[in-house]
Amino acid sequence: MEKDNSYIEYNFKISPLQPASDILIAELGEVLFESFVETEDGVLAYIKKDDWSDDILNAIEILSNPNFEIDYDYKEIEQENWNATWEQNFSPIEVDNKCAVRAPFHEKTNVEFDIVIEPKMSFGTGHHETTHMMLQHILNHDFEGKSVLDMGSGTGVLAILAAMKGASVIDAIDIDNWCYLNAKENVERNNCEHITVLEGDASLLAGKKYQVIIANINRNILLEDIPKYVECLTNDGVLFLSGFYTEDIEIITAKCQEFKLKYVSNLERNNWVAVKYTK
Ligand SMILES: C[S@@+](CC[C@H](N)C(=O)[O-])C[C@H]1O[C@@H](n2cnc3c(N)ncnc32)[C@H](O)[C@@H]1O
Repeated sequence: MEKDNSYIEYNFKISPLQPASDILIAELGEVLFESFVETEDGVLAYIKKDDWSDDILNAIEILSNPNFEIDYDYKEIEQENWNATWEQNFSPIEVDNKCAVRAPFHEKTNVEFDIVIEPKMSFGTGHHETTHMMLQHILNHDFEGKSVLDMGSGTGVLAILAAMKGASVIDAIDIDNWCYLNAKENVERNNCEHITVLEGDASLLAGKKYQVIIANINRNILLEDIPKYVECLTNDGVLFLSGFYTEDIEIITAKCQEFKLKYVSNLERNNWVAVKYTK
């Protein structure tokens, strides 16, 4: 049978927005939702029609909690609507007056690093706290001539900034086929010829060496993969990790210390953190 390429768009209205919106995104991510757009009063969430199952209703049930008010409706859409969706919901962001992340339909900005992303259904527009903080870490680090791994690259936004800051070899790896295709497009769009985009996970790292590793994924994947990252970090290497909450710094740092990494510093935004470690 031919695959149906249409999507279902869920429009969630949530109050209070945090932490309910993060919890909802995490739950929906587990049941094959592919993309999320944070709106002023909630979240737009997208799932392929073919991937829909009753599990989704269970995921939404998670939020039937007296502390949250949640309301939603949904409609079927065709993939061609992506640009219109982003145009309505995606405004450019600026990080520390030095880096902008915008879509092709936005006007060019005057900041030093003007990144153009067509996110479609990948994570990494800079709007999320973790992406924002990782962009800040990259802005504050010297990438000139460095070899870099961006693990869980999403749209490729972090790899693109590293490339713009002079990194000489960059591997951007994502497990998700959609992200892989999208990062390839964005890398080309930003003329970053030193970036190689790969589809896969930490099993691709055997025998590789990097001076800087950036990984914005989530607590559990990081806990599992930190040993593999350390294995391919050079002796003067630096590791930036994000995708977890402040309360998880201890467990992530303990795992890093088990593999002889030293905690350097962390950034924090709305209870999310991005931590820097060295060998
Ligand atoms: C939070 S997003 C980060 C995207 C982008 N790097 C950013 O900072 O905005 C995490 C990404 O990690 C990818 N991912 C999840 N598990 C992974 C794994 N085991 N190995 C590689 N990528 C993974 C997801 O597909 C997703 O694109």
